[in-house]
Amino acid sequence: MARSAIAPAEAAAAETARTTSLPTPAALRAELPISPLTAQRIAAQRETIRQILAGHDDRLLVICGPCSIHDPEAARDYAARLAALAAEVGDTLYLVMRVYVEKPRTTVGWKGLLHDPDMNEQGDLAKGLSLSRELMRDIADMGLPVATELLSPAATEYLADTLAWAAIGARTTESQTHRERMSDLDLPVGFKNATSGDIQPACDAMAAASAPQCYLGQDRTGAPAMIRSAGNPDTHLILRGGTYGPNCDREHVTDALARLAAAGWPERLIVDCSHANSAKTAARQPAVLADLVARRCAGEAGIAGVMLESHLVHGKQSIGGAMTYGQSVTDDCLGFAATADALREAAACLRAQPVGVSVSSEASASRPRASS
Ligand SMILES: O=C[C@H](O)[C@H](O)COP(=O)(O)O
Ligand SMILES: C=C(OP(=O)(O)O)C(=O)O
Repeated sequence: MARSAIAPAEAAAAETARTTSLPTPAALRAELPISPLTAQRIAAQRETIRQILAGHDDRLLVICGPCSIHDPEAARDYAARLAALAAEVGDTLYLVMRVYVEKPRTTVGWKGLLHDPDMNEQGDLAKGLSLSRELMRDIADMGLPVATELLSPAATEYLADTLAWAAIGARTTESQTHRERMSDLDLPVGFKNATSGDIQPACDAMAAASAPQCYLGQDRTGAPAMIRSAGNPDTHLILRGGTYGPNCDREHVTDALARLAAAGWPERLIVDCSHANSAKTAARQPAVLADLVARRCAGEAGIAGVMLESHLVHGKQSIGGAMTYGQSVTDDCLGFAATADALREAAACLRAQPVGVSVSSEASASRPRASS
């Protein structure tokens, strides 16, 4: 039967089966509010990251945590350990936790806690949005800065007030809708180079997201709205390697910094030690990190930050059956003990370097505290 011949009742039933209403961002924010103290801390964390990216705070930004969150309890456990480590290495490293609740897929696959929290391929966005916001809020309450990849533009409003930093991933960096959405955020946003390794789409994204935009979006009630954004001045580049291999070596970093300078951007960037910079093999990440830190100590001042994929337990596992607590269900992750060793070594290397730019008082006031 032609689609136009479907009876109205059948069409209505089909539409009901196709769509499930969700709480609005405003409703979820009201149900899971951010306390005034945490909101103040998040504002300070964003400012610290801006200072690091501008080179006014000489700590190394470290965005580190699971490739994806699938078990909020394991994520809280990881956060408690990372917060303790942050206090230990906070003189040289500024630790931010990856709380990645959405996963971009090359084709298909599990799309993350926010989409399918029960990992049964049924999807439950109401539960996923609520669990995701609650987890981010709880980690922010611990004083640990929260980072995520903002994958679904419609999800941003549910989560953005919990975040200290956000990424746009390699698969969406060229997307106009993502660039528009980022232009309306008051937080630092990193754009990754394309999966091919091409950095131009990310440089273009920085320019687009830093410009004021007028775009089709939703207001906090979820209603369609024309949004006029101010433009986000805190965009930056992330090198994650690509199809033809890593781009974390001196030549690629120097070339990327020169391209940033030519476009009028500060010569500062973040390097992802994972993904194509470690051939998706977690055990390689400490060597990539050690090399970057040694080079920074030797004068490569453009390396403002690094990213690591790390979980409680080394490796990765398939979804289903008896699952290992604290192990990734997406990319291979470094275990926590090896992560802590690698970060302690990085901190020691940076401590040994002659004192450079001093930490601003505003930034030092916002250093993460383990449990206050
Ligand atoms: O970071 C995680 C993955 O690399 C990314 O989500 C792509 O995963 P996929 O190629 O397995 O779909
Ligand atoms: C998907 C990710 O990275 P990329 O966009 O670089 O593949 C990620 O960091 O989880």
